[in-house]
Formats: sequence, structure tokens, C-alpha cells
Amino acid sequence: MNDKYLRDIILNFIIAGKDTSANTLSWFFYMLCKNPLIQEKIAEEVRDISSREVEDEYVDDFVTNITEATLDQMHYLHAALTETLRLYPAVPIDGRCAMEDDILPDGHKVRKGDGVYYMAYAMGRMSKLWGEDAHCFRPERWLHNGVFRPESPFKFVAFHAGPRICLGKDFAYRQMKIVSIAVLRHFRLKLVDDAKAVNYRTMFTLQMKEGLHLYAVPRTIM
Ligand code: HEM
Repeated sequence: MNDKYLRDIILNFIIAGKDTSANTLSWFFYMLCKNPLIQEKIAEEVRDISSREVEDEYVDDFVTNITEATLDQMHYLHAALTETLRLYPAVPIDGRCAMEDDILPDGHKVRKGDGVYYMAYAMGRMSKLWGEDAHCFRPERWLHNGVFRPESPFKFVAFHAGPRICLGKDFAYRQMKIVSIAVLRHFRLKLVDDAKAVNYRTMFTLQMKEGLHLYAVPRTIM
């Protein structure tokens, strides 16, 4: 390993890991504002689990004391983040170029040089895949007896699938869970203008057009 190799790895992690996780958190907080009961359910899970282990008054101490075991117990939060990625996949379209003539599993022929794309955004909203309520934000669809149950990565494609599946998937969940726990333990989120439509910007990653404008109200004064 030399400095250039190390630089490229670090750059790769920053490019692959920054906007993806940040955008997902924006969509996640947006979904929580649109679904206040779900927001409260997550806040309750955060309170239940964290109060057993960490009772720190200060956000910094609170975050420092979040353990791996705490994160592993947050099944509802994990489900809600996954549900966000189903509806708002950070990489909405992805694809590959065929290196040689090939036949896809469903019989489609591709020729060397052909581009093959899949739309994670559309797939996450297909009733054929997710049922009639595909358009609803429902974290419960990922839970069985309160425990998170993953779907095949070929159905839930937000992290891609196969040998080139996202390398940072577990890291991303950990990072997003820590931020969510810290925010929801201390604040209740509310949109500045509930009637204002939020849309996406067509980019390589699924950015929120004009950003997310919300109030973070301290839970102690509610
Ligand atoms: C919500 C967060 C994330 C999502 C939705 C996501 C999604 C994806 C997707 C769809 C790919 C496949 C891209 C392609 O090959 O065409 C990918 C690859 C990759 N991701 Fe992520 N990612 C996330 C966070 C992260 C983080 C935090 C890191 C690193 C710290 C990371 C590192 C990587 C790397 C290194 C690859 C390339 C893997 C390979 O080609 O073998 N990702 N990610």
C-alpha cells in the first residue's frame, strides 16, 4: 500500500458514503414529520433502550455512550431507515455495461457494450414487489414479532446486490442510527411548512430539492 492508494480509498469512502447517508437522513426526517406517530414510536424505542444504558444529560456524553449492543436492539429504527431507503433510495438509478455477450436470468439477451440499468426508485414503489400499500411509509412491513427481517438484496436494491454490493452498508446504518438516536432523544421534528411539497433533484444521488426545512423542538419543553 502506498500514499496514493490510501488517498484513493479514503476519497472513495467519502464520495460513496457522504451524500448517500446525508440524503437518506433528510428523507428519513421528512418521513418522520409526515408520520408523527412513527416519529413517536422511534423516540419511544430510543428512550426505552437508551435509558437502560445511558442517562447522560449532555448530547456529547449521550452519543459517546451509545454502544453497539444498543444499536443492535433498535429494530424499529432499523426498519424505518430501511423503509425510507425503499421509497427514497440514495442511488435511484444504477447500471452496468456488459463486458461480453450474455443472457440475463429472465432470458433477455444482452450484447457486449450494452448498458443495463435498474431503477431502485421505481422498484421500491412497485405494488407487484411490495403489495398494494407500496406507496405507504410503513416500517412494520420489515418487522416480524418486533424483529427486523431483511428482504433479498435483489428485491430491496438500495445498496445494490451481488459481489459489488455496497461495502459501507453496515457502517451507513450505524452512522444513521447514531445521528437519529441523538436527534430523536432530544428533539421532536416538525416541518416549517407542512403544506409545501417536497421534491427531489435529479442527480446521481437522490437529493432533496431546496433542502429540508424543519423545526427541532426540545422534548423537555413539549
Ligand atoms: C444510505 C447509505 C448508502 C447507500 C444507499 C449506498 C448505496 C450504494 C450502492 C447502490 C452502491 C453500488 C454502486 C455501483 O456499484 O453501481 C454502493 C457501493 C459502494 N458503497 Fe455505498 N451506500 C451507502 C453508504 C456508504 C458508506 C457510508 C460507505 C463507506 C463508508 C459506502 C461505500 C461504498 C463503496 C466502497 C462501494 C463500492 C463497492 C464496490 O464496488 O465493490 N457506501 N453503495
